[in-house]
Amino acid sequence: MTPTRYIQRHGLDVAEDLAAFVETRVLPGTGVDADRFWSGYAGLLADLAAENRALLDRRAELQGRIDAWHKARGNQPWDVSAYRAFLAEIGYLVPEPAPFAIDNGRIDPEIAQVAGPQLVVPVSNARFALNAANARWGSLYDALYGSDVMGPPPAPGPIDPARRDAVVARAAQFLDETFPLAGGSHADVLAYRADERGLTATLGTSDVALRDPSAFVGTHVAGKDTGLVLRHHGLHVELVINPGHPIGAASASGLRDVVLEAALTAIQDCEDSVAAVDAADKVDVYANWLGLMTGDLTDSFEKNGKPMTRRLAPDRQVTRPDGSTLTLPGRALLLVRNVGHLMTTDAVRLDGQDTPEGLMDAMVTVACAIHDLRKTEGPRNSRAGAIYVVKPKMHGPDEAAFADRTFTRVEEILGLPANTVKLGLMDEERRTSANLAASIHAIRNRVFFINTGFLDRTGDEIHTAMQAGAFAGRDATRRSGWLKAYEDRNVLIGLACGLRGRAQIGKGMWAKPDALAEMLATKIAHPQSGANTAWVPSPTAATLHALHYHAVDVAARQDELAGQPVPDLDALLTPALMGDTPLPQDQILRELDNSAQGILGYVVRWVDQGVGCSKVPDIDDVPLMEDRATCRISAQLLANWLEQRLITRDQVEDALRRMAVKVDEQNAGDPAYVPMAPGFDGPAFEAARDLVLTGATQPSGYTEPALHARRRQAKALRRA
Ligand SMILES: CC(=O)SCCNC(=O)CCNC(=O)[C@H](O)C(C)(C)COP(=O)(O)OP(=O)(O)OC[C@H]1O[C@@H](n2cnc3c(N)ncnc32)[C@H](O)[C@@H]1OP(=O)(O)O
Ligand SMILES: O=CC(=O)O
Ligand SMILES: [Mg+2]
Repeated sequence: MTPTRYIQRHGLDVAEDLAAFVETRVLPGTGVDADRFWSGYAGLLADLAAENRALLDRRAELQGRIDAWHKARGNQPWDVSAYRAFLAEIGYLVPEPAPFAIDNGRIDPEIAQVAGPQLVVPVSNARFALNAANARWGSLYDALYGSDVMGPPPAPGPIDPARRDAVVARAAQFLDETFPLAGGSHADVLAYRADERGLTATLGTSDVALRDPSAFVGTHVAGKDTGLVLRHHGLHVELVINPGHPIGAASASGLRDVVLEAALTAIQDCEDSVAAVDAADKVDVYANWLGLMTGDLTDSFEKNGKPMTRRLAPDRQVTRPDGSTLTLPGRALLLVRNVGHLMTTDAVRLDGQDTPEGLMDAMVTVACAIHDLRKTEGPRNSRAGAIYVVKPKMHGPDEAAFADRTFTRVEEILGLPANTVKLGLMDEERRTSANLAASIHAIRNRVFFINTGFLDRTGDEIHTAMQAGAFAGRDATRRSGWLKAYEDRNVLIGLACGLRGRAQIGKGMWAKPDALAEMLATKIAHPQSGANTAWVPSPTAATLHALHYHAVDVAARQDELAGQPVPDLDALLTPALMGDTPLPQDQILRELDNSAQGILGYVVRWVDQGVGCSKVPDIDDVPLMEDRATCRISAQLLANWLEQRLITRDQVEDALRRMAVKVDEQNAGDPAYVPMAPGFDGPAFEAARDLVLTGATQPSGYTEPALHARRRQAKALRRA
């Protein structure tokens, strides 16, 4: 790793790359000069860095007391009342605030009004980041044809006519369900016609209108395509007519595609899906976010043997039946996920000490977004003039209040009106879930979402109860009562705090990126639960998940749920322990191998190649999305089993070595890959060992400290 060179700015030691990036690329055009930026940043650190540290100390103190409580109780039966009383006594549980409604100012409709998918993407990957922004619109034909929804994914090569016909029939079924004709089926339409009276379909010898004629919005012409734009539940759908196109030619109506408004919002992630460990990495991450905010980001690459350049998609101009023009956004509304309060960075140092990375993210990502707010021409990201920051891994209301104060300061420094920055609260640590209303209250003037990040939440579940006993395995932990209580409480508390019509109540990630038939069958549960958004890992998944928001009227569902009693804390606070029915030994060993494989498969790309999110096969060869949160779960489960003597250190070491051989085999086709076997002594393998063997004592069971240290080591080794 190149040693960081620093320059002085208002008492701060700032990495040269970062200073140059901020001063030459971020600030010009924002109305903020370098003096103001760095002096403000220095003041922010002087006032808030110690407070940040104190919040982390408080986490450690509470965890220490919880560990001691469990140890002192030994084998006594689980007593949730005693546990609750103890948590209240130590200040882990705080009093509920009096009833209140959030007041978050101007919010874009993609968040406040329309329910739809939320795509997440590592912002470090420009090709993916641009693709995510453009995933606002997705081809239903492509999503059905290319995924496993219509059977095993197709082999590359010419179109299979039988599969094509099945796709066309499935899309027609969606149209019949969503935009029924006054008579007949979309499958039998011979021609569609749009004029000043609306949309008509010809079936046989008669013309029929839509059953709800007001669903027709207008016409969008692009090249040889004529798009007939419809709207349902606030989401647009375009019937793309082009009889000259090979697919259009195969259908009497010339329908060549059904394009769905899909990723209404996309989170550009600086956190768990990226590997950014030093100033150079952080600048790369910030540069892509800056390009998305200026609108200039491009990426050139080769795809299917052809060079291509990807850039942000333009808006869509739709001509209404009365001749007026409607502009529909071409891109997802972009949100940026900052890192949490835990890590420090050496990119900015104060008094010889590293400083909180979250404070750097706050300053730099918000400064980048000023470019969007100041645009006078071209497409804007936020038409409401807001900047959307997702804040992860906060533990309870004090930490949320700290984030609120941080962004107030950032707004003052950068000359932004108060509460320009909106905050997305990841409900993914147990202290936040257990004090959710108070946490929302702490950011009530800027909260734009609450989201159940159930992956981190599962990791924190295990870590918090590390000394309570052995957890009942991965699936059992997910199936148990705490998870349902957590998910239900999140929706009902969100509704009680007035999020309906003002903010998102979001659900978590679909973590099997290739199992989209299963996603289509099951993820409808998210809108049915009253959530107006849920996470998807890819544009294809976004397009398919969009179908769920046509099938479910989320606003009506929220009306039904509002006022229902919130499940009480007992279920939330009862950990999924094995108790008197231990898992059979063969299952324990299988879970050990599975977790070891997942950790190694993820970590080896993180540490050796700097890839923060990967598709890694599990022990049954099902590809899973692995990021730092899923890695946290695997590491915490094994750490818990080690701590509770269900498995031994030798068994862990043995599993890691055997699975490293398997992971090496899985990556054999990657020329950049460095095998872990037979030495088992490289930084990637050591990172996996660290994660498991020190998992019980890592702060909140987070993976960041071990991963960052080993990635920095790998970079230094490469340089040496
Ligand atoms: C717990 C949490 O915090 S969850 C949030 C963090 N997780 C994420 O952000 C998941 C994001 N998803 C991803 O990173 C990827 O989809 C992975 C790693 C899961 C799979 O990646 P790959 O194996 O490369 O995907 P695959 O080969 O199937 O598809 C690649 C294509 O899909 C696109 N793609 C895949 N994921 C995304 C995405 N999230 N956004 C935009 N485009 C994407 C790529 O651009 C590429 O298309 P292109 O060739 O036209 O550029
Ligand atoms: O960030 C999301 C999660 O599930 O963790
Ligand atoms: Mg998370």
